[in-house]
Amino acid sequence: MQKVLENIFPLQRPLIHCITNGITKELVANALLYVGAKPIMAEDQREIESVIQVSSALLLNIGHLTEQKEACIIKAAKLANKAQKPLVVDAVGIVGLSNRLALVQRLLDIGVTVVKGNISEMRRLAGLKSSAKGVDSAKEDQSTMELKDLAHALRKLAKTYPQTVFLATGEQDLILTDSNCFCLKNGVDSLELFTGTGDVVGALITGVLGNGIEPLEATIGAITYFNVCGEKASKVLQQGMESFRIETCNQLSKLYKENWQEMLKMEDWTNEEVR
Ligand SMILES: Nc1ncnc2c1ncn2[C@@H]1O[C@H](COP(=O)(O)OP(=O)(O)O)[C@@H](O)[C@H]1O
Ligand SMILES: Cc1ncsc1CCOP(=O)(O)O
Ligand SMILES: [Mg+2]
Repeated sequence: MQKVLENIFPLQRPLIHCITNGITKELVANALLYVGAKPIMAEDQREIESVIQVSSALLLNIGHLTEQKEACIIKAAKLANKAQKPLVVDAVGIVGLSNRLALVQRLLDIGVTVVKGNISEMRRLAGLKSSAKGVDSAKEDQSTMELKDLAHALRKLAKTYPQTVFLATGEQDLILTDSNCFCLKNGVDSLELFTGTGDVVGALITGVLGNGIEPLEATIGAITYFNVCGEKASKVLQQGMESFRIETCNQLSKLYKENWQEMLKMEDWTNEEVR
């Protein structure tokens, strides 16, 4: 797997169409630029068809919704499938909001290349209880036992949607397809402590997909690259969280010059027994 990750970054300027939330939009756009992609944030119904035609991949992040935006997201998903463009869905905030859960389920039925969320969000998608509130994960959802339950439940979902990769992020990240399950262990706790880290991961996955990399490798490569950026940035933590955020972003534009893929910490849980 390390060999595959070796040359993923920098990207070769794929145009990435982002329909995302206003809270982290600027961070997402810059993160894509830092790794060699070209973001375009466009969500007006009149223009999305033209943008999808010229883009390499589409990110749908449901962090901030209106009825109009939801209609645009559904239209964009259908158009991306018709144009055979990779499509990433970030299931932000589905734990306590049934309208958002229903939207992600509808998008899965339309066709999604990678669906992601934090562990609490992905528990909700998989039909498991979650005690999270808002858009952050609950610690209680992240024990090894709970992770194994989530892996089992997402594996079932992956069999229903064999063309989709499922990613649950947290202290440990789970990546599920209909035939594989991987547990990734890179990153640092502070990556939970500034807004937009999950959104950036979704954008990086979309950028790598837009560069023509297969979905499983794109998902593993993007989240590992981002998490190693966080590991490198932890050297400035004593200066405060804003310095950590800035340094994490600095690393996005520099890390590809190093052998970052050698830092990959990944376990194959494909044949793990589930309780
Ligand atoms: N405690 C942690 N230790 C290491 N990495 C973490 C931790 N929490 C989150 N991450 C990493 O930070 C990124 C965002 O994950 P998460 O915080 O779960 O998403 P969200 O921001 O959507 O809630 C992911 O790359 C994840 O691997
Ligand atoms: C705070 C907030 N509220 C709606 S979207 C958003 C940003 C969430 O970003 P992430 O999921 O990457 O933490
Ligand atoms: Mg998130």
